[in-house]
Amino acid sequence: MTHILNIKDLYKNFGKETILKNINLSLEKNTVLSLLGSSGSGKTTLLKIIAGLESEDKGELLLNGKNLANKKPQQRNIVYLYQEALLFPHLNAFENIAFGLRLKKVDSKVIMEKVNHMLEHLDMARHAEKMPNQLSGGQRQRISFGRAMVIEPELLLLDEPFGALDAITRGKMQELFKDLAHKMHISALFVTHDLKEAIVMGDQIGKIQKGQLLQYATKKEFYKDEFSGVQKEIDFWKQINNN
Ligand SMILES: Nc1ncnc2c1ncn2[C@@H]1O[C@H](COP(=O)(O)OP(=O)(O)OP(=O)(O)O)[C@@H](O)[C@H]1O
Repeated sequence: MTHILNIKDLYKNFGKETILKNINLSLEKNTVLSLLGSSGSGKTTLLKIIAGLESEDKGELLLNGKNLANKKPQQRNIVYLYQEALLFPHLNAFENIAFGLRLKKVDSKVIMEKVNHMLEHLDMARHAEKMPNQLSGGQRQRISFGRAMVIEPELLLLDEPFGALDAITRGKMQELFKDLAHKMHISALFVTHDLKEAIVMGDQIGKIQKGQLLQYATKKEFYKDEFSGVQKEIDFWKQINNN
């Protein structure tokens, strides 16, 4: 089995507080792992450690079999995308998406094609010329999502990326992500508080609780765990149906 990401025996403390302990994780290629966990459980800390924005106290991280130790964030080919991700204020929507491709010195014709394609996907083509301060919050979020996806990173770390969107836009973004993840063979960790979103987005599901990570073998295993709340949800709808 080919793993894009392997984490072995990872620990992280902040002062006297143990945030993560004995974390082991394997993510197969072309797979999305949804990560659940209550507020403050360490989800963001784990993503930041993988991205190289925070350092681990102990443990090993391998991307495609290669050790990430001492690799700077920009050398990791990993993109970390969070809810309030900032766009470059002096670049319009098109150029914000194009930014990573320009850095990589991709041919300008190819950039044109890729960015226009992405803008279409995001339903943002007619806003391509707008500067970030002329876009709505949801539109900015879509552009930063496009900026992350267009460079086809080896691993995408998504930290509540659709959290601030209304239900309809959120649903559309979930579909778009699933579609692009499939087409572009994306591997991703997807942090969310939303049970349904975790189920829809993830090929697999994991949870962080008391500093430890549990990766469910199958989604069914997850549904069986009382933590998931799935049974409660089913009971709720059954009860409504019976009234
Ligand atoms: N730089 C820091 N210094 C000290 N403590 C920190 C730091 N960053 C995070 N923490 C603490 O680590 C714990 C985990 O935080 P983290 O942001 O990883 O949680 P989370 O699971 O992403 O939460 P949420 O769902 O609320 O976003 C929290 O108790 C937080 O206060």
